[in-house]
Amino acid sequence: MWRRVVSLSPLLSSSKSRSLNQVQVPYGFNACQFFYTQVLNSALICFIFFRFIKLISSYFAPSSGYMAISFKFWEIRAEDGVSGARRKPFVTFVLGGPGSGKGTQCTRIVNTFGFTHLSVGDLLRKEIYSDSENGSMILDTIKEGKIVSSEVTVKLIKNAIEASENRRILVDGFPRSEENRIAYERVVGVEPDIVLFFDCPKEEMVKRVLNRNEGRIDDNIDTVKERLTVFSELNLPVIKYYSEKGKLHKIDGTGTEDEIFERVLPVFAALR
Ligand SMILES: Nc1ncnc2c1ncn2[C@@H]1O[C@H](COP(=O)(O)OP(=O)(O)O)[C@@H](O)[C@H]1O
Ligand SMILES: Nc1ccn([C@@H]2O[C@H](COP(=O)(O)OP(=O)(O)O)[C@@H](O)[C@H]2O)c(=O)n1
Ligand SMILES: [Mg+2]
Repeated sequence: MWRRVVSLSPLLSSSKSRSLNQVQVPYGFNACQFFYTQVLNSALICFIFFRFIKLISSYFAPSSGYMAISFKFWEIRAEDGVSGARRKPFVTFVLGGPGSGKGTQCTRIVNTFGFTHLSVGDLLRKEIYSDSENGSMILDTIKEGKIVSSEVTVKLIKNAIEASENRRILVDGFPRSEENRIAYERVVGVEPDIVLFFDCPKEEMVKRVLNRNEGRIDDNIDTVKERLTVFSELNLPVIKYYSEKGKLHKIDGTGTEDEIFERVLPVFAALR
């Protein structure tokens, strides 16, 4: 029995057990050696198995929510590992005109699929109130309904992604222009995994913004008109770009919040 086990496992045995193999092993029960080799073999098999799983998950996890959830254990190991390497996050850009429902639907995606929500508008507004050197420039730009320089915005997004423990991230309200998009790719070095676009008629967007009631300086008719012009001129080309790349999920943004979320669900469910 002992001989059979040893001779069947030359590849899996350690050098120690191989040297044991060369020694004349008597027939009969040698409990200590048997146990020693069995434990080593089992440990090696487990090690190889988990290395294999890890290898597979590292190939698929960046583009697959399912793998990211299933191999959460490995995901944590990858982030905290000796090399300190962090696994590439799964980034979803969320686009749409002002009032199209981006923030509202992001909250639901967070609650259902465990994403972290980075609202770029909120990051910029925080800068205004944190007395940063760019505060007054950001305030003026938002008031006018224009787009803040990518240099500022991309840095805020990059820092927020790096600070997040969560590897599933929604970037809401970005990129709003080709300049935004190109700057992000240059600085962060990767494209988003998917892009959601909430398509909503202008009149509906204006109605929602004017009823938003969050005390925002840009929720007034003049700024909204400008934002809609900026959206058509600068954001639509970005949407077209992602559509041509096959990354765009266009969602009908009309109807109730529940109805819209029903249309969002399959996008993320398909990733599981
Ligand atoms: N489907 C909807 N129908 C009516 N109002 C909505 C709907 N979705 C969102 N809203 C409301 O419209 C306003 C704008 O929504 P929000 O999510 O902030 O849009 P965005 O982030 O695209 O500007 C908010 O007051 C929100 O409560
Ligand atoms: N990528 C971005 C996002 C927002 N912003 C500024 O922030 C404002 C508010 O953005 P937001 O995403 O909170 O607005 P909503 O579309 O949610 O109404 C925009 O109108 C821009 O002035 C920007 O300059 N660049
Ligand atoms: Mg918003």
